[in-house]
Amino acid sequence: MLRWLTAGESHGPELVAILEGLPAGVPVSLDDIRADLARRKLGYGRGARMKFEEDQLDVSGGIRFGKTMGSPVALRIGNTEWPRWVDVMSASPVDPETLPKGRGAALTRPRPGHADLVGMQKYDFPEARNVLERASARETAARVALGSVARCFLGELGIRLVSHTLSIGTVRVPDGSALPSPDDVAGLDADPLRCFDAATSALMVAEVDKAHDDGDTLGGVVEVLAYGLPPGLGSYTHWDRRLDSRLAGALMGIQAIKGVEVGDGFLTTTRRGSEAHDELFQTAEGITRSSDRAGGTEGGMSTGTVLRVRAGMKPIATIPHALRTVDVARGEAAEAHHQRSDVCAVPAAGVVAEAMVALVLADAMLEKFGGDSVGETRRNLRAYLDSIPELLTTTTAADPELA
Ligand SMILES: Cc1cc2nc3c(=O)[nH]c(=O)nc-3n(C[C@H](O)[C@H](O)[C@H](O)COP(=O)(O)O)c2cc1C
Ligand SMILES: C=C(O[C@@H]1CC(C(=O)O)=C[C@@H](OP(=O)(O)O)[C@H]1O)C(=O)O
Repeated sequence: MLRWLTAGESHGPELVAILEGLPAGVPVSLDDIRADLARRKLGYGRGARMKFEEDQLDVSGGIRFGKTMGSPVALRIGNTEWPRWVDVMSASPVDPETLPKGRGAALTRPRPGHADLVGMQKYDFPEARNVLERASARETAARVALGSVARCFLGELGIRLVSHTLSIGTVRVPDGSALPSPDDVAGLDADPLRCFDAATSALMVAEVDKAHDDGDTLGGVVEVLAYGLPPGLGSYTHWDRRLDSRLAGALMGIQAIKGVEVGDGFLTTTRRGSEAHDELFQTAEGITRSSDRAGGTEGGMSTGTVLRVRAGMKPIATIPHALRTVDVARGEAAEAHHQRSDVCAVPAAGVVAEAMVALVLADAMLEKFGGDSVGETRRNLRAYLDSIPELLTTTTAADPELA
């Protein structure tokens, strides 16, 4: 079993992340984790902070000489802005009169769509600073770092991931467009919106520019693909063992994600049964599916074809053209507070979604194959694949020729 935990505030000294349960001997390169952290900052439409935030990575434990030790992996990511927030985020009591005017001001005009108001009600805070500090998606840097380590483990077992942007606002990649493979990651990261379709990407840039000019914000949809999974991860035997349920929970756990689809998702609900599923055909290489509408799961288990999941992000709640709210210090109508924010963070959400999928898949692999060393996990995986009877063997890719 794999467990992970993060701590830290958006403007605190650092984020802390722990991953417990990974086998020993997984090669982990700190440069790869740094590269994933840098990928999370990409994307046209992100706010000012992403230009100077450096994501200073340190390892506190669990990795030695470039390999996991089997002990908990503990990572720290320093916040570059900390020196400016030392007083406002001090762990020791501070005289409120001495706090800087802007950063130290009480946030009493909660933003509709952010965690501000309910957080104040729930935790008994008179203003929203404590709420937004932890609700902020700054925390996703810690998850991306952990996801990066999980990917190192998956890579040792032949599993590779890629994510891409499917839509920004109303601009959407045409249905039936080619899917990216893990070899396309560098090209995707070089695209302003991490979109695999160049013509759509240009339209997305224009959409972000328009929202920015209007003082508005945008959401969108990202898709994560995982290649190389064996059949049989997760289980139909109980709701919380289903792989699709675990993936959906992990994706919905990302700030601002409001919908998840597996495979063709809601589109499948509009099809007749005869057009909705992936028929099976015998070939010389084994049983092949004619299509991949299901997105790589059946009965809450991986099928062994490409896993395909989507996450829909709502538009950013901190809007320059501020929304109407109530000043809770005075009980009067007001405009929601706004200092700076992203116009659109959908490309970053794609990188975070990859990390969450990697963590869930690493957990599911360990659940099925175990192993205190990665060599043991690999042997167990090989033995399982070899044990599947020839007549039940499936190919890994769908064959549209058979449709
Ligand atoms: C990568 C990423 C960046 C985000 N950036 C911002 C931002 O700059 N401003 C903002 O108000 N919300 C931003 N959000 C969304 C908020 O964190 C989120 O809306 C808030 O925590 C409330 O949670 P909810 O939307 O799930 O209800 C971002 C989310 C992600 C995933
Ligand atoms: C800091 C990050 O994202 C932040 C997420 C966020 C929010 O409300 O979720 C609000 C903004 O924070 P700030 O007000 O400090 O600029 C974003 O910059 C990050 O992704 O590293």
